[in-house]
Amino acid sequence: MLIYPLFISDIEDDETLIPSLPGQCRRGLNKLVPFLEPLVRKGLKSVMLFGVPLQPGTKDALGTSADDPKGPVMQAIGLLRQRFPQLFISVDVCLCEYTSHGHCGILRDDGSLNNQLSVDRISDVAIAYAQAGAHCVAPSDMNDGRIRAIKLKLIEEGIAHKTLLMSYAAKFSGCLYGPFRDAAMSSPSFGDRKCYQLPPGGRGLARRAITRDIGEGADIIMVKPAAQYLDIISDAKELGRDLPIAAYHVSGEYAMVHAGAKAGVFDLKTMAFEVTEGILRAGANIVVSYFTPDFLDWLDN
Ligand SMILES: NCc1[nH]cc(CCC(=O)O)c1CC(=O)O
Ligand SMILES: [Zn+2]
Ligand SMILES: [Zn+2]
Repeated sequence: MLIYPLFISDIEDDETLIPSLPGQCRRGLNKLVPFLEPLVRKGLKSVMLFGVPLQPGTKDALGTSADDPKGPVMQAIGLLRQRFPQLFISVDVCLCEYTSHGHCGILRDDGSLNNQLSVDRISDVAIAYAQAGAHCVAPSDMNDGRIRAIKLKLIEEGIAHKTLLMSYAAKFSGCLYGPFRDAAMSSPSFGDRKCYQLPPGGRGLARRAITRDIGEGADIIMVKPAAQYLDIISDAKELGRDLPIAAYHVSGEYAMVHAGAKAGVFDLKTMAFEVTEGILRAGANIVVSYFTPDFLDWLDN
């Protein structure tokens, strides 16, 4: 039930700790297998890949490098499929890591998202990941209509039967993605994501987005962040009664647990269990969590 997020950079020997995301690293392809080997041995079943282009000149207005066959994510999919045949590989699909402006799509001249161009591009990227061997593609961009576009292309390419489509359906804007953006170098260069992510008070909007994405062909519905949105997880469970529900315990939530423990407010492990159990109790079947390696140890004991 746990998915472990991994940041993969385009510097092969990279292994850089991310200060705002305690204990988590950005890694190049050469460091990936040695890092994962012991975790897979301990029972790691599933990962979620995020690409981090660091080489100069790899970002542009269209996010061209997102599906570069020589890029870190495309390469990592092949490598992990080959080295860990039992590992379930999901891949985050978005453009913000690859665009020069850091937004989750292609922009018009006025700086707003061009929905049609963005959806065309993002669905092409999703298909490239699926064809490279990803078991699951997870669009996190929030452009309207991308679930339908990806599903139709998967069907057209004849790979819909072997590719899960996990929608970040209810993704709220807020201040909990900061450490992730440090890790992925994906902060927008101007403005914010409030025009395409949901406002924290928007329960009705979240329910509509969930219903819409189920209708467009999502196989898994995700709610993100998790612990402040337990009502939304429970809504997703009700609206998507026949679908697995995922919740992303995001970077800022993880960092908060670490900060609280460090300040002596509570014990790290006890809180990691308490918050994750809360997320499961609300109705999640799947939790994307930076605590996954810790749980592999803790649950063993
Ligand atoms: N669209 C990119 C993306 N995919 C997952 C996360 C956040 C994950 C986390 O904070 O751990 C983000 C950041 C964002 O939307 O700015
Ligand atoms: Zn994005
Ligand atoms: Zn994303």
